[in-house]
Amino acid sequence: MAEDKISAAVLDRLYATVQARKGADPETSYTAKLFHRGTAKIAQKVGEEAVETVIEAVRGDKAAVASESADLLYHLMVLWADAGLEPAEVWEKLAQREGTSGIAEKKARKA
Ligand SMILES: N=c1c2ncn([C@@H]3O[C@H](COP(=O)(O)OP(=O)(O)OP(=O)(O)O)[C@@H](O)[C@H]3O)c2ncn1[C@@H]1O[C@H](COP(=O)(O)O)[C@@H](O)[C@H]1O
Repeated sequence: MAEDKISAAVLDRLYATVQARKGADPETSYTAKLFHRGTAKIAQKVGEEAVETVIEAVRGDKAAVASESADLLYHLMVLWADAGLEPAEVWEKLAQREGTSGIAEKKARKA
């Protein structure tokens, strides 16, 4: 689907930008500032943005959910880059799960 391709392209471009900010000036780049502050700070930001996203979902504010989700995805990309994880490795996990029901997968884990 064309829409899927556009979405994936945005994330891949964002990841490339995030990677390119490694070693940039923390005074002029927020991403570089996060890398400079380290893994624990990056992880904390991902947690904060996740909480803000779920709060807006419970409030039922769709526009705010979109905005907080964008913040969450950006910070998750920074976490992946900090961990040395390429988006393709995550896309591969999702692709492997295609067609497997979450219910069936959980049952198989318990067996
Ligand atoms: N997508 C984003 C993006 N989403 C959110 N943010 C920033 O994330 C920050 C979140 O705000 P908060 O108030 O939660 O954070 P804070 O108060 O600064 O941090 P703490 O006090 O919590 O430590 C804001 O400064 C936002 O501008 C982003 N910053 C950058 N990007 C992308 O990254 C690219 C590179 O940005 P720079 O690294 O700044 O050049 C940009 O062109 C964008 O494409």
